[in-house]
Amino acid sequence: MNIARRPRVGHIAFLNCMPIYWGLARTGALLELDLHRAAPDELSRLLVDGDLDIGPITLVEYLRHADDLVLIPDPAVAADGPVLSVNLVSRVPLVELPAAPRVALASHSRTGVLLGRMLLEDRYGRKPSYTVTSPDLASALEGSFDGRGADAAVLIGDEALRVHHDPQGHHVLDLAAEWRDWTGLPMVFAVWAVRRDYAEASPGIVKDVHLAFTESVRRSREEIDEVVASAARWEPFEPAALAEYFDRLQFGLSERHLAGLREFASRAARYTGMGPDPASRIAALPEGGPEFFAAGPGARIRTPRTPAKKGNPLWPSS
Ligand SMILES: C=C(O[C@@H]1C=C(C(=O)O)C=C[C@H]1O)C(=O)O
Repeated sequence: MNIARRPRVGHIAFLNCMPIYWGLARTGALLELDLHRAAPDELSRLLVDGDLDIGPITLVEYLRHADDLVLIPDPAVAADGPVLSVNLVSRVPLVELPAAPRVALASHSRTGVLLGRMLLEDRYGRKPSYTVTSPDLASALEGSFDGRGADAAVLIGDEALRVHHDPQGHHVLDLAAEWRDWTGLPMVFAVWAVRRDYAEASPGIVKDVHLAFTESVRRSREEIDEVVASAARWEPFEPAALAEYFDRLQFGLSERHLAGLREFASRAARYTGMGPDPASRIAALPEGGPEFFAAGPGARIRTPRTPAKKGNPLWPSS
């Protein structure tokens, strides 16, 4: 009897990942994977606990567990400027926020919410109090803080994109744009990681999965009008809005993205209280980190692909 099992691979249940997975169905690679679709916090936990082998992990959780993981250079979820879907949403403009605002943090976010904290505390000199809430606008702004409500909320994913397009009188600050203004660098929200033990036991499978994703993103780039049409059929966004969104998102790690990732990591090391464990800290990345998957002698995937010169620089060139 054949006891081989398919690699267990995560899939973030957000629109931003659609171009990453679209091509897997086109090429047939989808049938080779045991795909698990969930919110990013759940997928990060499954990978860290060893219940997934490969997949997306929010940057903060990767940094916390870098000892057990190695990265593949694409895909990734990043933006060099506005991302449209990681937002600080407030009742009044940022400059009018009180010195000690009440800020609600979406429960399924780890990286966007830490970015929001960094900006509020270190860039804008606020001393917020925080609470973790359900990741929708109404729960975050109205239902939080024992029903008193929040001054502002950090939202991510489809809900944040929805608020970007329909703010209903709220003020919306794009946190990836803020990060770029502040540091001059792109923001990396999620990376694709492999459990170190799995990479050592099954390097050939990891190589295949990496190639399948690279090919998938390439196909999506070629067939972007179809990706947009398919998403627009089921999602509450106009095709033009989706096309703009997929154009802003970046799906690979260039040297510039790694510089952004390292800058975020060094700033993040000063913070505690990420995720469910209030005492948790982010260790500094080791010198030369992050560490990339090595498929074996002579096949090290160490150097990230340089982004394509023409067109959208975020789609990895092949
Ligand atoms: C750009 C985004 O990045 C996401 C942000 C995450 C976080 O804040 O922890 C996790 C996964 C990413 O997909 C988004 O969700 O809009």
